[in-house]
Amino acid sequence: MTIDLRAVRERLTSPLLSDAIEALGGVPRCLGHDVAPLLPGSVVAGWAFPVRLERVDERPDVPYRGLLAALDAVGADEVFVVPTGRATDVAVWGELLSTSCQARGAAGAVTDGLVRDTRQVRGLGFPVFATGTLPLDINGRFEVVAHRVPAEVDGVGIEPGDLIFGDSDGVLVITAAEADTVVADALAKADGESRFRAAVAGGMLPGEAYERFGVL
Ligand SMILES: O=C([O-])CC(=O)C(=O)O
Ligand SMILES: [Mg+2]
Repeated sequence: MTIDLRAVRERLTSPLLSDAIEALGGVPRCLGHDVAPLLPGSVVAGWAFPVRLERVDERPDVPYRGLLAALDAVGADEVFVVPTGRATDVAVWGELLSTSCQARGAAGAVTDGLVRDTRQVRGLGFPVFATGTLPLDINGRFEVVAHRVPAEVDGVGIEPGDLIFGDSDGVLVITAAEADTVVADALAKADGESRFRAAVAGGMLPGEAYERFGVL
């Protein structure tokens, strides 16, 4: 099966995916609960494009070199992942980065750190997930030293090409190997939940609906 990301964005939620992973005997791999969408209600779904950051304590002679190389390289349906080790002294994302990614068809950006230009980013409708905001620029604080490389965010290992799914309930990382099955099962659970929802809204007792449709 090839994953239809549009269907994933429209029909799935992080709880549906989490339940599908657990039903398969897996352990959902979730970023910290405070990694949240800048624009409430936005959804990110796409293939992980993690970068690696290194701390610097002064402005380099050539600013933004690795960051610009990563922005040039990101592709359609990729999710730009910025692991900061929970840095709270710098914004690692903003409006121009969002515009660059959006123009290249990227699916969104996810970081355990902070972002800026929030009003403009919200206006773009580009899904950005972060833990907070700060006006301070990345230049002179972090350098991007590699892109499309394995990363770790909040103890969750992320390989390039893993499926990243985030919504207002949280951000999940699903390995490329398990993504097909998990998405298919989550879509099936979405159908079951629709039947449960319609039945109880129409007056069926929840106990009977659970017996019939087997989901909650
Ligand atoms: O310059 C940065 O690192 C972030 C920023 O302000 C933007 O993307 O507009
Ligand atoms: Mg800016």
